Amino acid sequence: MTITNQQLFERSQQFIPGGVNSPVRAFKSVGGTPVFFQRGQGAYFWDVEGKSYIDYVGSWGPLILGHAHPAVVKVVQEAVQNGMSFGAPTAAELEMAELLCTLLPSIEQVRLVSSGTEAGMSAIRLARGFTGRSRIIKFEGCYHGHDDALLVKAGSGALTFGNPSSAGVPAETVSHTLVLDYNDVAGLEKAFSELGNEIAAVIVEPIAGNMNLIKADPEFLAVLRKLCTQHGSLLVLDEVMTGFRVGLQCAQGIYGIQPDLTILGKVIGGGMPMAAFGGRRDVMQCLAPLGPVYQAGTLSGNPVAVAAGLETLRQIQTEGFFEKLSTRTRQLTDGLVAVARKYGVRFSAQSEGGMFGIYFGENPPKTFTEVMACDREAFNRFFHAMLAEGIYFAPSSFEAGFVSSTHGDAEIEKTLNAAERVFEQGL
Ligand SMILES: N[C@H](C=O)CCC(=O)O
Repeated sequence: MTITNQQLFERSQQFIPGGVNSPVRAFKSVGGTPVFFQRGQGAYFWDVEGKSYIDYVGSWGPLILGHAHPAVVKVVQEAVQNGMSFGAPTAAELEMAELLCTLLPSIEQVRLVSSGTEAGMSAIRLARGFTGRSRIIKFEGCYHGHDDALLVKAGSGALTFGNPSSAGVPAETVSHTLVLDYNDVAGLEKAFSELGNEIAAVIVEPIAGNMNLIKADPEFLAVLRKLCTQHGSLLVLDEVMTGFRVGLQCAQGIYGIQPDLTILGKVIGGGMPMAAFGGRRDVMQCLAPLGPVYQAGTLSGNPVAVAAGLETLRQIQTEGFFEKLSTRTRQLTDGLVAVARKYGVRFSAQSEGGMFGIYFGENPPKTFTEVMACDREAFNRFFHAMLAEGIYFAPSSFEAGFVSSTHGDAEIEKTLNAAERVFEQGL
C-alpha cells in the first residue's frame, strides 16, 4: 500500500516544526497538503503517491539542467567515491573559483560557502569590516537569506506568511539596516544625501525573484552604482537567484553594472548546497586569514558540491544554451498570457532567461506595492487547479518560477493545455 502525502505530512508535523525544513514548502499561503516528492528526472518529478508533475520550481532555482542530469549525476558519483569532505583545500575548488572569476569580471577573488544565507551574511560583514561603517541599505520585498541584519521587510517565505520582519531579531541588530523602496530613485538619493558617508553597503536583487519577479529599472541600478561610488559604500548584488540563471553574465551582465561584491548560490551548486561571495580584490583581502574580517565553514568548498556545480557550469556554457532557455521560458509565459486573455482573466507574466513571474494583475509589477496589489486568492485557486493537472508551480504568489533545459515543446504544450482547462472552467 502506498503512503499518501497527507499521512507523511501528519507524521512530519510531529517531528519537524510545521512538517517542513523551510517554511515556504508548507503550502500555508496556498492551503492544502504539501506534496512529498521521491524522485525526479528531467522536467518531471514524482510524489510518494506515484503522481507525476512538470516542475516549474526546480528546487527554487538550482536545477537549470532539470532533475538528475546524467552528466551531473556521473561527476557526483565519482566525487563521492573519492571522499565526501576533506575540510582542506582541493584543486576542484580552485577550478571553481577561477571559473567564477572568468565568467564574472567583477569578481577578482571569491570564497565558497554552503548557502545563500551564508554568502549574504558574509558579504555584509566584509563590507562593514572594509568600510569601518555599520549602516546598510536593503529594499522592501528583497530577500537575502535569513541573516538577522537582512531579515527586515523581507520577501520570500517571510513575506508569504505576513511576517516580513522576524521575531528573535534584536532591534539593536537591525537598527543599522535602512529599508528603502525598490526602484525608487528619489528615496535612494534622499537616503544617500542624509546618511551617505555612514553607509557600508547597499544589497539588492537586480531582478527580485523573492517578491515574485520584479526587474530593476536600469536607471535605478545606475543611480545606485553612482551613489555607492560617490560615498565610498559597497554595492552588493544578490545574484543567488539570477546568477547563471538569467544568462551566462548573470544580471550584472544584462544591466552592464559592476558591483563591488556579488553573492551567488543555487545554480553554481548544481543542486548541492553551495554558494559563494566574491568581488574586488582589495575588499576580499580583508578576509581572514589575510585580514581582520572572520568567516569560515567546515563544509565550505565541499568536493561533491563543487563537482556538481562545475559540471552544471560546464553544461550551461554550451553554445546557444541561454538563447534556447530564454525562448522556452517566453513560450511558457506568452502562452499563459494568451490563454488567460482568451478567457478574460486579469493575468500577466514576464521572464528573464530561465526565470519567470506570473501575476494575477493587468501588468507585471514594478514596485513592491504593485506586487502586493496582485490577486493572491486567484493565484491560490490557479495553483491548486494546475497542481491537480500535474503542473507544479511555486506554492506562493511571491516566488519566481524556473524553467530548465529539459522543458521541451511537449512540457510547455501540456502546461498550456492544462491552463486552458483551468481558465475555461473559471477560477
Ligand atoms: N525564495 C527562497 C529562496 O530563494 C525559497 C527557498 C526557501 O526559502 O526554502
